[in-house]
Amino acid sequence: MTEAIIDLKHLVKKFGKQTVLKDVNLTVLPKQIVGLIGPSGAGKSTVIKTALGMEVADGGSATIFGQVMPNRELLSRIGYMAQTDALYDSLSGRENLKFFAQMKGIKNTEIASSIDHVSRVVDLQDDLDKRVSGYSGGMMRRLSLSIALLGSPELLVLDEPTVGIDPALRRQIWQELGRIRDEGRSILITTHVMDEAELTDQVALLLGGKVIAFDEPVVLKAQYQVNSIEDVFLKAEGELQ
Ligand SMILES: Nc1ncnc2c1ncn2[C@@H]1O[C@H](COP(=O)(O)OP(=O)(O)OP(=O)(O)O)[C@@H](O)[C@H]1O
Repeated sequence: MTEAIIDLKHLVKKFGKQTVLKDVNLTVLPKQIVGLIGPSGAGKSTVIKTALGMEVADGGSATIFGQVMPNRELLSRIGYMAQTDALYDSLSGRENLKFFAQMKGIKNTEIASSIDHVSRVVDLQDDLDKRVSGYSGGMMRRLSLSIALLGSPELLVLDEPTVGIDPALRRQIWQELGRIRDEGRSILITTHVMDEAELTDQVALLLGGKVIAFDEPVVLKAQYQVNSIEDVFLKAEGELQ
């Protein structure tokens, strides 16, 4: 059996009296893009944070590369992009990238070419020497995404990476994600854009604290007898109410 890169089993997470995750099962295999979709507040970010060990689970298990997170050594193998940007405002985009490249242990001789590559993916190469405090929200998202891509991590965990990004660039970013997958790396991505969910290898639909459907987009569409993942989402949501 192929060893899972991310393996969530019967995951439970509560905040006070609110049980956000009741029983979440999800696997990300090598060379897979897995999309996590669900209504706002369903707990997508919570799934990610619990998997990464940033939140402590109240039940079940979460492993990445077969180990319980957080694990400092494993962090260098993971590119994580959070929903809120953690950037240094007073530094330029290039200085931010350089700082994170050093943190990730990228060799000094490779830093400039790495920065060049990841900034091109998000079309930020002409704005790299501006201060981040002058960036738009979309530019900050793009910089955050480029930071996650630094060092070619084996696993990318991306929480809504394309919010505020225009369609042409979104397409370019998805081409890069496809290339990353084809190289044998894995991606877990949350999105509100249903067209993007169509581009994943597997879609997990999070509703009512559980992953209620998890399969290839084409299989889910057949199962729900609809033509788009958006309709799968709407139909599943309707059935649950
Ligand atoms: N640290 C926290 N303390 C208390 N409640 C929290 C915390 N983090 C998340 N929640 C609650 O858990 C629920 C799920 O939040 P989460 O951010 O995981 O949803 P989401 O599916 O990612 O939403 P969105 O699509 O809007 O980003 C929400 O009701 C939220 O208020």
